[in-house]
Amino acid sequence: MKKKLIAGNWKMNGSIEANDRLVRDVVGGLPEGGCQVAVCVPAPYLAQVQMLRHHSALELGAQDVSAHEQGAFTGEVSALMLKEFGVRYAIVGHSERRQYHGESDTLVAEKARAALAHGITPIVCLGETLQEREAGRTEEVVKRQLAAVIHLNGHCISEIVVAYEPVWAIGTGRTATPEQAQQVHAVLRAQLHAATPHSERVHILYGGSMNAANAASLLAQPDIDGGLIGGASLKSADFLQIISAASAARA
Ligand SMILES: O=C[C@H](O)COP(=O)(O)O
Repeated sequence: MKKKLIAGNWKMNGSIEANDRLVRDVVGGLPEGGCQVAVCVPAPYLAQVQMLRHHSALELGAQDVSAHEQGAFTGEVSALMLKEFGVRYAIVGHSERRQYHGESDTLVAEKARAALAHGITPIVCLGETLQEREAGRTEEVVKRQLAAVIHLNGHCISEIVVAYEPVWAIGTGRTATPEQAQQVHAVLRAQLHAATPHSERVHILYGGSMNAANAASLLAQPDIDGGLIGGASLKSADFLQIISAASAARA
């Protein structure tokens, strides 16, 4: 049975000084034999966090990856470059990138494929907006977003991580109820099941205002295999409480 996965997404936050404190505190507080833990940090801090996490169970993640291998793509960072810094995970298709950078389902899938090609596990984010939820379109939207990745990546699909992040719950303090989240996770699990005999291997994370107080009830749901944590991953005490809830929860 797989362990839960808790991944912190620092977004565009951090400083050399603050990162040092945060990572040391997190590494120092990781429970023995607990859940899997990663932090997805801004690209300029990859080298720093790689050093700080050395010899610990904390895994390193990036927040994006280029769909291209190399060349004239100003501002892009390739999977090969991330690999040199010991990166294990790369977030792709976060709603902030879909919304502010116009990333399409196709581009997200290409990024996922580029990550997989270099042994980096893409954390594929998907989720509906409030307007889509209120229009009763949640299932249709998340299935379309996942289908793009499934079709492009074919047989590698069991190697991805999926993060269900309802856009209306991100950074708002308004979390999906455990039942609302489980309902969507079950839809995603069924879709993965139809695509691969190894669907149970895939972690489906919940993201959207997960915090120390609500983590345990979300993580108790059968198809919630962990969390993608924004704000609460910037405070070591809160992040460690979520890790401890995930370590105690049945996988
Ligand atoms: O990637 C993380 C999500 O966007 C959730 O962010 P949040 O925990 O601050 O709501």
